[in-house]
Amino acid sequence: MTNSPLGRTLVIANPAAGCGEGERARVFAERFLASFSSATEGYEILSTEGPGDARGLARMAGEAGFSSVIALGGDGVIHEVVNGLMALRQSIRPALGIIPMGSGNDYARTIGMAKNHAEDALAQLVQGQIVNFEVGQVNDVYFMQTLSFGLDAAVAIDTIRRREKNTSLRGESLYVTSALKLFPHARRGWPCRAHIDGGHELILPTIIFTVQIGPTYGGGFQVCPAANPCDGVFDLCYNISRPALPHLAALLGMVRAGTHTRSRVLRLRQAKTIELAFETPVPAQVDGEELEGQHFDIQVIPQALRVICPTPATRTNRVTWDAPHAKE
Ligand SMILES: Nc1ncnc2c1ncn2[C@@H]1O[C@H](COP(=O)(O)OP(=O)(O)OP(=O)(O)O)[C@@H](O)[C@H]1O
Repeated sequence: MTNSPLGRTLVIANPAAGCGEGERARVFAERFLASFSSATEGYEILSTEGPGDARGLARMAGEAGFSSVIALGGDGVIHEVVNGLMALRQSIRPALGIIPMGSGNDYARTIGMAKNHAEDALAQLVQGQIVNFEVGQVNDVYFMQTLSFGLDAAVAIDTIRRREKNTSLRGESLYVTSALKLFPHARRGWPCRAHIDGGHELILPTIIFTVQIGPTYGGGFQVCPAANPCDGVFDLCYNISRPALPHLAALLGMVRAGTHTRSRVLRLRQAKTIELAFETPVPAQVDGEELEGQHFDIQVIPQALRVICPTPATRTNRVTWDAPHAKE
């Protein structure tokens, strides 16, 4: 355990994540860190009490000199922690670790972390390596995994609302039933004017417009299968024509497996900056959280965040990125 990259560590735990599994994971993390004193150079564990807390705690961790912050919970709490860390200047920004305990866990897939298994995730962290990952910015919000507009965002928002109503559906089945419900509303799309990397204006009949740092969204849908979080560019997937509804339904199934990439309806490309101006307010999600607006300025911030990742030997799934870019 002596090579642990954690240093002085603050764990920010969402006890409500994963339908309450977050609290069990917090208790386990407390026992684990108490038993393995060489894993950290001192630690604290704080629980969130509601939305927004994790952001403030992460910011406070940088100001208090912590070397790493571990977000324990789903992509929502990781998103909040990333926004707190990005509010700090880079010289005092702690490294980010995650103990993924959500229902989607897309950032865990990007990194190769164990999902909903605190013991395995902690073992990966203490043997981990630090890698510089990019962060996205849309208007004044930072994101670490996904930003999307249109049908897929409407589906993500619908799944959040249905989960808040205590539906027993989780993960993929929740996503698919929301998608089927919302398909008919997507017929017209959300037309927009787009400038990508400062290029000429595109008029798009947007049904989906996705900006990815890692490959997946929606709990494993491989919308940009090759997206690499270390390459300094976003991966985009957007429609350039309007498919008939049956074709749209088929595309959704193909996105699940990442086999949509040759569709003539879609365009996949990379970019560093994007400006989108929609004719009307558009459903939008950022890391699974709802985002409001009609005009969006989006940019990638390369190597913004030091992320504690599993080593190749301990990764839970294949990843799209290569060797570490930096280690401290
Ligand atoms: N103590 C708390 N009680 C209730 N909600 C909380 C609490 N702390 C944070 N939250 C909010 O819960 C939301 C969801 O949290 P999180 O993403 O961690 O779990 P999840 O929803 O189970 O996972 P996923 O995002 O992968 O679906 C976040 O938006 C967060 O602001």
